[in-house]
Amino acid sequence: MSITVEKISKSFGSFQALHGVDLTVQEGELLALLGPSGSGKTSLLRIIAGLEHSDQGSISFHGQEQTNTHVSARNVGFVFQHYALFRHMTVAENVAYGLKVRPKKQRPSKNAIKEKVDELLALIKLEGYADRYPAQLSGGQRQRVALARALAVEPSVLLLDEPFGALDAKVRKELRLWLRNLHQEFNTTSVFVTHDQEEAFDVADRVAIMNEGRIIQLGRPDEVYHSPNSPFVFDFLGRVNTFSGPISDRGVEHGSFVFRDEESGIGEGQRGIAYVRPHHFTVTKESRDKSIPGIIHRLHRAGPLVSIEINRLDVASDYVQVELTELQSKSLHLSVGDTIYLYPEQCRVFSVAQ
Ligand SMILES: Nc1ncnc2c1ncn2[C@@H]1O[C@H](COP(=O)(O)OP(=O)(O)OP(=O)(O)O)[C@@H](O)[C@H]1O
Repeated sequence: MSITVEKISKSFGSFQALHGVDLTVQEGELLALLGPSGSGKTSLLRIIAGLEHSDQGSISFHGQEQTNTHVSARNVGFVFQHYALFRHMTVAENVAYGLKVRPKKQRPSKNAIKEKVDELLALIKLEGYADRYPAQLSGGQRQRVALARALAVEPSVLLLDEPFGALDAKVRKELRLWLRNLHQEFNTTSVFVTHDQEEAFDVADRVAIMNEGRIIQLGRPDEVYHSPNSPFVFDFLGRVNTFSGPISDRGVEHGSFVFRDEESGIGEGQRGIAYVRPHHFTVTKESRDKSIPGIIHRLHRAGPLVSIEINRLDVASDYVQVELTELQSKSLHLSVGDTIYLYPEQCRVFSVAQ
């Protein structure tokens, strides 16, 4: 079931939370809404669900207008950050709930419900937990039950709002992988809200990056990561060095170096900002033509990457952050105080208003 969001706007009092948002989620797709706090992710999800009304625009599922359809008639499954399991019901009763409350004519038989519950508990790897109560489960287990409960009614659309937000980092990682596998099994069109970039990129087929009530970029995780369309997306998706200056010779002039981006299309006379990720520099100990000279100020070796802070020699009090793999760093025998030369292998230039 595809989802089409057209020109959705929403204000809370005088504050406009969504500005004419357009979005299509393909049938069977898992799409992440990713953005900083307050960017409008939850508002958009709630409007898709029918839990909130938009001021303008429309929502359709598979071409069928849903804008004025009540939440209970949209056949939507939800999972929220704070496990909304019924505390007085066992795991099995929680999972069965949506089927049991159906009108008699549409309600499956007792046996069919039991079969469905068993099948879902096997899928979430909690077969032995049917008779436990939510208080007797870990946070990760409760979220798995919440997901099974949402899937039990075979929803047309599954909406997840920071479903792993309250869990610790290790459990979050496990559940991500597990959600991805579950999605492959069920193929329910799903929209997933998160402010965690790694989570969105790990799980989603496509990612919509939101800021201030608008979708700024939409694409596959690799497209969005490798070709950010704006300074906002560049900044939001991880650490980056920025260098601002006048444009000359199709690049940003900063210190002794011109940061070039053949695709930028911005011309002489303008000002620009060059964006370079820390791992997009090559580092040498021998001086090379057209490079940035610097002195290593700090080396941080925890983890698979070595993080290096370099004071530039050609621009006073300017520093650059570089990341190398442990192997690269070892083969260069780097230490604090060494003079090194940097060359940006990849760089994006955006114009700035003068
Ligand atoms: N019921 C409400 N009343 C007033 N303002 C609201 C209401 N719901 C949301 N907002 C405002 O709308 C903006 C968008 O909120 P929303 O919850 O959609 O953002 P979000 O991207 O999901 O943020 P977070 O990641 O923090 O959950 C915020 O500035 C928020 O304060």
